[in-house]
Amino acid sequence: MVYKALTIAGSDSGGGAGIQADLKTFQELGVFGMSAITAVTAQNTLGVQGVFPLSAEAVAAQIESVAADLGADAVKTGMLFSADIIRTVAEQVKKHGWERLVVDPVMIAKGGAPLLQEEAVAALKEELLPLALVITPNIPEAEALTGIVIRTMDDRREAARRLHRMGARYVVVKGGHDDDGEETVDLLYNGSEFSYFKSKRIDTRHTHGTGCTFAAAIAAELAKGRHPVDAVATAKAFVQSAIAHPLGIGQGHGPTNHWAYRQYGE
Ligand SMILES: Nc1ncnc2c1ncn2[C@@H]1O[C@H](COP(=O)(O)OP(=O)(O)O)[C@@H](O)[C@H]1O
Ligand SMILES: Cc1ncc(COP(=O)(O)OP(=O)(O)O)c(N)n1
Repeated sequence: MVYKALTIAGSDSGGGAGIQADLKTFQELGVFGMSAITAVTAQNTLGVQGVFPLSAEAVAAQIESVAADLGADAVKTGMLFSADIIRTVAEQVKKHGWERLVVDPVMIAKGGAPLLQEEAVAALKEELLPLALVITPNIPEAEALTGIVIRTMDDRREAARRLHRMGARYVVVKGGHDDDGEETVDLLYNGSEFSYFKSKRIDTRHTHGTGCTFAAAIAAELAKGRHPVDAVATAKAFVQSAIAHPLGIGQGHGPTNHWAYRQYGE
């Protein structure tokens, strides 16, 4: 059995985030990866030097090509850039009946470059989020989507409840941006209870693409038919290993090591 996952996201020329991170992650987890590119970014470990969006028509055509022939066992979205692209992606997800959808609501790159137009946030909330099986905001993204200022774990839980009310069935509010303490804690809410995925916080600046990698690993595991909670557990272990065994390339925020989980395990 060949499991297939489709990523709908932006290209990162530096290879650490976006489509490139997603495809590497799919491959490492034994899933055949396919892509629909939403935007080309000129990007490296120092930052984003340019953003060149594709038309919504070009995005739809790529998705149609994949759906018409290969099909997808799970779909992941990343950088979607505009409201037009978001609406198109939502239409395509509904048209093809894709249930195992992971929405990583990418908004701003670590260096501060905007990867989603401000006016597209409403479309993300109204059109795409209700279709998501799993949504994976980091803390600033959860704040932008809910309007809650997140300082404590209680704030995070409240943001997760609101995101669940907006329609996402499993909400992961990631903890990478909460640099208090020795651990990073990703919180998962399924509409009735919370679970916590904890790991040792690694003191490093080489975390470029961690969010993409994490969400792609969830999508890969869902493609294999895993339960969302088990998919999140594997994704957390995968990203932890990728951060713990850095490649040491680039002059800025370096990429994570996508083959670490296979080579060294957790
Ligand atoms: N320094 C770190 N040590 C260990 N895990 C981390 C670290 N930074 C981020 N992570 C993990 O990487 C994933 C992405 O986290 P986060 O940084 O919150 O998202 P994003 O990359 O979207 O900003 C989460 O699973 C988080 O727990
Ligand atoms: C093309 C592209 N897509 C997404 C991101 C953001 O990736 P993320 O995993 O959140 O990592 P950082 O940018 O925060 O390092 C991106 N940079 N480029």
